Amino acid sequence: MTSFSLLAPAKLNLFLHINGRREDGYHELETLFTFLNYGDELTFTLTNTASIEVTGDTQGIPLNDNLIYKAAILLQNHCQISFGVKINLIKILPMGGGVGGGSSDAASTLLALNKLWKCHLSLDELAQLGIKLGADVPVFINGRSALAQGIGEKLVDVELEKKWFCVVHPNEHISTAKIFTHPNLKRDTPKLKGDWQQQTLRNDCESLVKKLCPEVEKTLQWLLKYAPSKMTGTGSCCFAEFATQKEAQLVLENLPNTWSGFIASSVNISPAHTQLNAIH
Ligand SMILES: C[C@](O)(CO)[C@H](O)COP(=O)(O)OP(=O)(O)OC[C@H]1O[C@@H](n2ccc(N)nc2=O)[C@H](O)[C@@H]1O
Ligand SMILES: Nc1ncnc2c1ncn2[C@@H]1O[C@H](COP(=O)(O)OP(=O)(O)OP(=O)(O)O)[C@@H](O)[C@H]1O
Repeated sequence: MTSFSLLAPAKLNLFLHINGRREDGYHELETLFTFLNYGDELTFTLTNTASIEVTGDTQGIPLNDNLIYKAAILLQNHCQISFGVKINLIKILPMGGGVGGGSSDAASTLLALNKLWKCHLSLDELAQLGIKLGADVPVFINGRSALAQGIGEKLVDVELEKKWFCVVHPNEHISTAKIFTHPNLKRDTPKLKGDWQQQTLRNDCESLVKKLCPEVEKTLQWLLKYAPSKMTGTGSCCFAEFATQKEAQLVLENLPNTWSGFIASSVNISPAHTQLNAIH
């Protein structure tokens, strides 16, 4: 196979506790990741020269900053590959929305090129490369819904019940770095003891982001009319969970037109992995 497409799925942080700040500035977290059957679409085509070309919806992301390009260069150098690739991006996920679009693009690129270039790296090796690009990349490489610790890279796979989510983007871009460097961020939640399913779980970034970005507060309040609402990651997207597609769809149909949103079901295995395993 010299050309194929992969989804770069969205993630949701079903809860996000911040336990402390490390000397390097990164934060110790406990978070529950689920994947959605919804995301960006990337098409990879093998080329015989060593060049790496990224086309499609790349507006606003300079090539050297594009996590797709960075992932490809990282793997090419690591494995000393003399082939190249053309990568086309169809961007579906909101940027700076907390659904991990950039990290997922990077992870799908590493997974795809590992196959296309026949690098034969294990998922652990790919995750070790991936973390150089972002704390969220390893969970997308691992490809299983997971409880994460450390900076988000120590993963324990979990099986979650399938749910439908209505995800609302309040059309605000929130910088993850801005939230994590803010003096008022809550950073002192004790580590979970015992079964996480029996405990009160929340997103520790939520109260700060609501103050900094009133649209997020409004979104959470609006969703609350239908079901308990939460923010994902450092925002700005907020979500509510439903048992059926129909219930989620009804909420989306009532969405105020100043915001955008989508519905999607959760999956325990990342769609990128399911697609990759079907390619021979
Ligand atoms: C908030 C989450 O989305 C939760 O899943 C992630 O922890 C963020 O993951 P990410 O966007 O891949 O993060 P990176 O690109 O590595 O870092 C973005 C910014 O967030 C800070 N950051 C990130 C992860 C973490 N555990 N502690 C942090 O303080 C970094 O210092 C950096 O300033
Ligand atoms: N391929 C890419 N797709 C999206 N963003 C990218 C990409 N490459 C680099 N970036 C940069 O990364 C920033 C964060 O993007 P992303 O969409 O991953 O945010 P996010 O969903 O809030 O992530 P997270 O939840 O992991 O913090 C963007 O503002 C953009 O400058």
